[in-house]
Amino acid sequence: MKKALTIAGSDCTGGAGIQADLKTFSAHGIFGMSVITSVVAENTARVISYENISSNVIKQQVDAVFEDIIPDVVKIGMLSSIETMTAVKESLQKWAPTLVVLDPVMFAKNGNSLMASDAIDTLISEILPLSTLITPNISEAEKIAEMKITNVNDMKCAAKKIYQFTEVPTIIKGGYRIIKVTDILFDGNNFYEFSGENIDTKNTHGTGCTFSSAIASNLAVEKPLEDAVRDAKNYVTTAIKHAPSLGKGNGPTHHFYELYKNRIF
Ligand SMILES: Nc1ncnc2c1ncn2[C@@H]1O[C@H](COP(=O)(O)OP(=O)(O)OP(=O)(O)O)[C@@H](O)[C@H]1O
Ligand SMILES: Cc1ncc(CO)c(N)n1
Repeated sequence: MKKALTIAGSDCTGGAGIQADLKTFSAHGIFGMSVITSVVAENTARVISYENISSNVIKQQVDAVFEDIIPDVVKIGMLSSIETMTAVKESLQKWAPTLVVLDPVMFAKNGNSLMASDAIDTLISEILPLSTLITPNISEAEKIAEMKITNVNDMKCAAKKIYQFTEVPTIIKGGYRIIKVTDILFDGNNFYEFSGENIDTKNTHGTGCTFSSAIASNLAVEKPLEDAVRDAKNYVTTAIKHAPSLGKGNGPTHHFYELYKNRIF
């Protein structure tokens, strides 16, 4: 059985963060493990507060995982402070995982901030270069590439710009934003466009976490990058389409639709 580790924040309502990551790994038949960076009191409508786990405990969690069960892939989500990023950087340098999918989480779907504004430079200089794939949404890509994105050409330009200073393939998620559901991957040589069905729904809490964990799961079973992204895109589209409609805001998706679609409850 392949193994995946998520290093991310905890969403107590279960739709995003480590909870979404672990559900996604499980739905792909991957053994999931988690290092919690921050405990977030959040729901589908708002972020109430969050508290970061200390650098020591983050590093010890990573040590505990790697000295015992070496993951085939690492997925990184919420890193909210410079201290957290430094701890994760040191852990990555110590254990040198071969596959690292980085979702540079800055905001929740409802717009609440999950990353301190002074941490962006550290994210760019210390964490991005240690990744094998970066998965920003439009607003995250705008901040990292320092440019405005209003169309697919801008997405391509930003993905290339991020590649130029990191040498890391980047997929920019169009999401529900200006470009609807077109995601653009630049792998250093070519652009790949992934378009999916545009689902008219507010149930998109944790779609970014789900998408990046699905890519990580597919990379863990050695799918080539383009196939890993295409299959992840299909997975997240299905999860959004069959969302259980929970909560008062942007509800969570259905991570296990394919597994349970024929089951009569
Ligand atoms: N309404 C939708 N219909 C179909 N696909 C969608 C929709 N919204 C998002 N997606 C897809 O979900 C994936 C995740 O993109 P999204 O832009 O939502 O990430 P995100 O903003 O990082 O999410 P979050 O921060 O809530 O975890 C992308 O492949 C995107 O195209
Ligand atoms: C813990 C956590 N990570 C990531 C996101 C982004 O979806 C969220 N809402 N919560």
